[in-house]
Amino acid sequence: MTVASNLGFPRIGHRRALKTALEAHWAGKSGEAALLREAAALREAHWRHQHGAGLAHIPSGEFSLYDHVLDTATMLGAVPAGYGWDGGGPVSLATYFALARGNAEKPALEMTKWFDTNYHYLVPLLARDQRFVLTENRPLASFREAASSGLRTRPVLLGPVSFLRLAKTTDGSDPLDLLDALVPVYARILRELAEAGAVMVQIDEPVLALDLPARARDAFARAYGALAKAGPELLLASYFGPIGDNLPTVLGLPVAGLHLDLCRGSLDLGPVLEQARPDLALSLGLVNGRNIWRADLRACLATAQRVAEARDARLLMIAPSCSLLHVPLDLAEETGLPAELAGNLAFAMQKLVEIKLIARGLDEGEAAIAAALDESDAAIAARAASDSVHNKAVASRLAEATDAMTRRRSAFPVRRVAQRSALDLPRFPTTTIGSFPQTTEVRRARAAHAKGAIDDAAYDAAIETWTREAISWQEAIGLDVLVHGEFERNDMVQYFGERLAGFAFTRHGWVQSYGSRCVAPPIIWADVSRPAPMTVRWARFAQSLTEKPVKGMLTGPVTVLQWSFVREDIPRETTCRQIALALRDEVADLEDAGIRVIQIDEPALREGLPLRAAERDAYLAWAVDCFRLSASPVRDATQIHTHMCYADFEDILDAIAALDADVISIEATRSRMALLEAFEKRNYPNEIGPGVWDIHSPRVPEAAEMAALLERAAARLDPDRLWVNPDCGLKTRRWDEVRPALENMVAAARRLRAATHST
Ligand SMILES: Nc1nc2c(c(=O)[nH]1)N[C@@H](CNc1ccc(C(=O)N[C@@H](CCC(=O)N[C@@H](CCC(=O)N[C@@H](CCC(=O)O)C(=O)O)C(=O)O)C(=O)O)cc1)CN2
Ligand code: MET
Ligand SMILES: [Zn+2]
Repeated sequence: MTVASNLGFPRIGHRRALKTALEAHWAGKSGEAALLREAAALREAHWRHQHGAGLAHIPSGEFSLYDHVLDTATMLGAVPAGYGWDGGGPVSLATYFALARGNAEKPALEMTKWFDTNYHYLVPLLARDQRFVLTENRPLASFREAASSGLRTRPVLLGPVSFLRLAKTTDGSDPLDLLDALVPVYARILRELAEAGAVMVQIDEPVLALDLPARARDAFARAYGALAKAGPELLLASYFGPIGDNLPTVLGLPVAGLHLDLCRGSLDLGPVLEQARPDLALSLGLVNGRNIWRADLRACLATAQRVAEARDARLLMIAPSCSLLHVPLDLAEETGLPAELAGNLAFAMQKLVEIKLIARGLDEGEAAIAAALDESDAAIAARAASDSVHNKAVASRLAEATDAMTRRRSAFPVRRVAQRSALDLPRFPTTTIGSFPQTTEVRRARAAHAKGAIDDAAYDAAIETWTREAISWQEAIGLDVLVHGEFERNDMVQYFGERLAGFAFTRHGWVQSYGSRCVAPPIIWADVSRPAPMTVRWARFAQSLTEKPVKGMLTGPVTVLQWSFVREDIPRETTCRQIALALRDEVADLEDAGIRVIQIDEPALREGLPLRAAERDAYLAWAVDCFRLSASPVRDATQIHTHMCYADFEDILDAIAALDADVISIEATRSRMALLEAFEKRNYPNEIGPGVWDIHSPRVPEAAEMAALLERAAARLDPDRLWVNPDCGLKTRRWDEVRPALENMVAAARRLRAATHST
């Protein structure tokens, strides 16, 4: 029988139960036992759902209290000194959370994007002579836990090559040097799983979707040569893109099975059918784990049938393309979606049903699932023909967009002169990135407003109060370019999604971003346009309170695209251009409303970069073009800012320069300004605000620290082009951190002004 299977289930739980449990624990309101009980209850519920959906291979061990890469690191004893681990037994929960979130003595491990998703993992930090020990066989514990509930599961492990490729070493040496030390620990994990009765173990190696050096390919051969002997059958899973040129390596490995992402990596199927050993089991990732559209069941079944004809049909599995971590839990929770859209969607729970249907169709023939196939056909046909999806006005506006619309009126040096006289800023101007703390009070008001418990007038009055307080406080401490604080926004993308035509939004469509932090990505389902101004009301209000410039605050087109669920019937580029044109109108309206500085955030520009180098230039070309399309309608004297964070930017510096923003603020604190070397080398032409406060940590930096960072920056870059700001927005911080930190930041800027004088 064809195996209906899953690679990973969302962890956050119904209505973000895990978030609630974690945050209660961190706040000291519940102990470890309560947290662990809640986590176990979630796992059990998730296994039961999957069992109930008829899946034969149910994953275990992929659940995590914070992040699965951190789980792997702590399981392997890859715990740097100073976090309270004795080097022997299991890693305590306190140590685990200290690694994830930092504590009084130590900063958190670095956090970065999981491939091209909006999920963030903690980067394992390894010593050059790192020793690995099995602190606790986590997948085994999970496998047994499921077994005690009467459920047989398929354990999941992050593979050794991916683990090392995603890690960093303290001295910059290649983590792959540690492979031989690591493999024996993996072998033991697998042996113990086999002894406990695990038949097949899923071992994830998503780095196979990347360009790999020969050294990494050799590492696969070495590692899997040893691991294949450990006991259980190995299902090697790759996802997020084609395995492509890594296929010869993969097909030479002595593994029992191979999972293919047939949504993003469908190109692999032909070569695999031609070249794979006949006894290699194949897991067909047909149901998209990265998007929320319902599967085209007929097309999925046809692909499965094609494989079944070419291969031993007993060795086939039907699966999602990747773990379902990246989609919301349950469409049934959503009652407010447009009816014609809801029929086209599938969240994690619905995807399980699709997987089972495809497997059944393969085993029992089309007739057995005829009704489901008809329903799928009808939904797809209805969408293709829908008048709500296609908007002629949007199409013609896009067709008429010219190259000239992507250019400012004058070059930067000319604009700079105009902006200096218009804005009258001191040297080392100070500013913040946009948001101020989203306090419980702010969120409660929004929740009450959404429920109808308070009316528009009461909600607006509350936002006005917070904005007024924020403006007068910023004036009082002496910031130069102010922000309104973003109190009216739930999330920087969701907020715009809720105001643009072509978007739908969910009530409970949460997806984990990191730890307990979640996002509810809007769904772009139709052509995008802007029915009315989106931010002008609050920008105008804030500007009316002060003589100082208040920044208009927008999320850029690429970031809106990247952090939404996107259409698959038109290219991403086209959707991005539609968003860009809508934002262009917003930029023009802000300028008309008297806003002199407009920030267009693009923190996800780097995240959208294709995983394979060969596709990057094409992406960057349209991404830059879209930003410029949004940013360019304004006069020379109107200053355009952009902001980026959460990524390494070295490899896209040319594109960053090509944005031609007048000012860029960028995360730089953790790297101690190292990033600026790259800006210096490339002679980055415009103004820069390298962050001087790591806002991911509750620590309040001293003025002297920030001044020292600024001096480092001033040594690299023209001091006349430097701005002073935090690394990112302050929505996740508390006011009792923000107040002293920003006062210190202003003091740091003043010190630098006093110490240097204009040349
Ligand atoms: N989309 C997106 N991606 C991003 C970022 C980002 O800002 N946005 N930043 C980077 C890091 N990722 C982050 C992701 C999420 C959050 C974050 O703070 N998320 C919030 C939710 C944000 C939100 O939409 N909040 C809503 C809903 C708030 C809420 O939970 N309301 C309660 C009720 C509140 C109460 O009564 O107290 C409910 O509905 O149950 C609002 O403010 O309105 C959270 O998990 O806590 C921060 C950083 C990279 N990716
Ligand atoms: N303007 C946004 C903020 O301050 C930028 C955040 S980038 C993740 O929250
Ligand atoms: Zn940011």
